[in-house]
Amino acid sequence: MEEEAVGLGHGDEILWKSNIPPLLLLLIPILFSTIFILRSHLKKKNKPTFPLPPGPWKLPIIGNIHQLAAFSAGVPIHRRFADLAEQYGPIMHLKLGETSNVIISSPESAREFLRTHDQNFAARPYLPSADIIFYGSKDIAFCSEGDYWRQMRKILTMELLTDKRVKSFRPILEAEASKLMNLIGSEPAGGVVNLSRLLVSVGNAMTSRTAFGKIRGLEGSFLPVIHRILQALGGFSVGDIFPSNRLLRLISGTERHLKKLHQEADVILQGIIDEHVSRRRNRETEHLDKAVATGGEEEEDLVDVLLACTDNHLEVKAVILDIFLAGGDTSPVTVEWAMSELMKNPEKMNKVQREVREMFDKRGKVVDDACFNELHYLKSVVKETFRLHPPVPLSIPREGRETVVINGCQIPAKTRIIVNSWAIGRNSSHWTQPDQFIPERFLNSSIDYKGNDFQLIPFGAGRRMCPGMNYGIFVVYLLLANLLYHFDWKLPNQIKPQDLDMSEDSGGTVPRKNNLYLNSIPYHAP
Ligand code: HEM
Repeated sequence: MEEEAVGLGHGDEILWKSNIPPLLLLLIPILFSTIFILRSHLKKKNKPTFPLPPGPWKLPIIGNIHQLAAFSAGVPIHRRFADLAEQYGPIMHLKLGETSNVIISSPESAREFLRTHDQNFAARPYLPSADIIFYGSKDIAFCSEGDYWRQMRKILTMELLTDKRVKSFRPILEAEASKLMNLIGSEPAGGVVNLSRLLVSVGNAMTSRTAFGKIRGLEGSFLPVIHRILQALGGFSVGDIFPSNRLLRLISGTERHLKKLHQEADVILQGIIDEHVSRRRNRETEHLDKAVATGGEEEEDLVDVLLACTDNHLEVKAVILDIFLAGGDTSPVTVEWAMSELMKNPEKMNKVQREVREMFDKRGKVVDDACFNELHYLKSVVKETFRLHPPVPLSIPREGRETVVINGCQIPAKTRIIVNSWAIGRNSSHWTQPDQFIPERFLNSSIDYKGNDFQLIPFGAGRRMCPGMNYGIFVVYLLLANLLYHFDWKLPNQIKPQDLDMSEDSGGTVPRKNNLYLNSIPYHAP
């Protein structure tokens, strides 16, 4: 066979002169394509096909929505998922609108998804509602996995929420905790306080001060918007389960509502950034002199730190929204549940108060955070509260990048993965008397909530695990230790402990359905 290049044509084109007949030349690609198609067909035939995970029967278009809606009137969605998982298993498939979802309800399956296949499931699905609120998913919690997420998460973990930074916020957090104790202490002895409301407001004050520093007046403007955004993002909105159908979002009014909320938040956040930028400029001018005089560092808030990391104001605003939405009420809600369980179980209340009081009575009658680590029973109370009442019972959904087979089931690419940490915490194969509040179960156990023990994962696990854990947990200990040290608590109106209502609300973060009202009797006046 003889072939020769005969020269260069137009541009870089090379013309070949060949002795092979033209018909044969045409047949070669056809032959190759046929072999390729046959081979892939045979491969598919030989490859075992795996079913989707089991799940309830589905209706066209809406899938399983009717099973959730019809039976769940008044039942929080994590409980409804847990009921269905009893029937269909810990890896359960649900079609919600046009989205395919897998609900994880056991420690073993959580380990498979969040550890063995963590990389594959590290992405977040596209949620139109989060996209509108977070400047095109420019935040950390809802942006998909990739360079942007890696870079922003690094800023959060290496700059914003390090142990050192959390320590630097301690005076602010302690001051807010003291203010709360003084407020409760100013009630006449035995006065009834709405502890739920007070906890939410101290949580917001703590987040505002660590994020924005000394900017005042946000309680009246920003926090109500945050509250409305939380309500709009919690649960499964029509827009998010039919993400490709914009018409539905328009007709249902959800898009207009979310855009309005986004604009309200944006105006306030931009104002805060402008103020920080101008303060920074002034500080830089002043600093030249000050630095020489003091050689000291100035107190920075989270917006300062973010502005030093990026000039992109959209990114700063999206991350600040994350901090408020993901971190604002999770700690207060944990304390609210811990106090509720302790009120329901007076002997546990006595035990934990004894421990806390013995410790701080010796330490000048002040709650000193340096000893939190030595309060073993308090730590067990917090773990037991996370087990029974994880504040975020359904994790933020993840999305599979590639199709994988887990436990003999096929999990197609793009499936949304939702981990039900509430069901996992009450799994009867791992916990004895799973519905009872028994902090003692943690006293001689190494099980922790840090993402390695899959039977207790209130902060998630794997690459998308909560980066705010250190901050969140510090706030929980600080508030709980103060409440337990400074006051004795009684249920009002002669409610008996066993009759205390423990109904849960619904939403992304799940607090009590009804506020917790308690009588406070000072033990050691704050
Ligand atoms: C008791 C307190 C808290 C609890 C129980 C909690 C729980 C969670 C959970 C369950 C997730 C989802 C993890 C996953 O997808 O596997 C999460 C994510 C997240 N949390 Fe928290 N959180 C708390 C406090 C905080 C605080 C204080 C902040 C910030 C100051 C924060 C910021 C975030 C962010 C940014 C994400 C998204 C991480 C990512 O997608 O890479 N959280 N949190």
